[in-house]
Amino acid sequence: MNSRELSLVATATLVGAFASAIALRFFHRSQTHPSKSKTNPSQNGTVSSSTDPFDPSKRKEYLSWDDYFMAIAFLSAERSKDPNRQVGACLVSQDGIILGIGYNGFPRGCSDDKLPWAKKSKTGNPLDTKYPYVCHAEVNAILNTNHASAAGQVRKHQPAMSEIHLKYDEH
Ligand SMILES: Nc1ccn([C@H]2C[C@H](O)[C@@H](COP(=O)(O)O)O2)c(=O)n1
Repeated sequence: MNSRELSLVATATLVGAFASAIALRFFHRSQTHPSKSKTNPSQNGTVSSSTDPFDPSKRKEYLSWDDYFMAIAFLSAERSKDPNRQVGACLVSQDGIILGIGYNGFPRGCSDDKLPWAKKSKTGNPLDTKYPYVCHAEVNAILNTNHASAAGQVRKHQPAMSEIHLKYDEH
């Protein structure tokens, strides 16, 4: 195993551990505070709490910003059609505004069913693999941004990505 493969395995392990930590945290919270995290079946996605209606203090068990953005990235990864690796990305400005989200997949307009998802080609032709076609989750997050809001942010904080962004701007 070369150093690139080693670092990929290490990254995948870290991401897996982080996902498990978030899942465990949600699970633990719903076990320890069953009355505070009831999903109301009549309102999809809403959570109701039974607290003292006269208590003026704010709720304490709310999600941190990091967990919130990471959870959005993990949810986005679930949309990926890649059978080997599902990656999600959530692009956030320095002041905590979501600029774009994405997952690894073929470019818009290219059929998920017609292009290959293989990692290796039986004939040795790289065009029979996914690699020439698939867009990384981070790139899709940039391509999915609202350009007006992303313009300054991407250039300022992600020099490597800004090149891609600028190229995309030109088209
Ligand atoms: N930063 C990254 C790295 C990889 N991806 C995607 C691109 C492919 O769909 C997949 C890698 O496939 P593998 O070689 O592990 O079979 O992960 C990405 O979106 N962002």
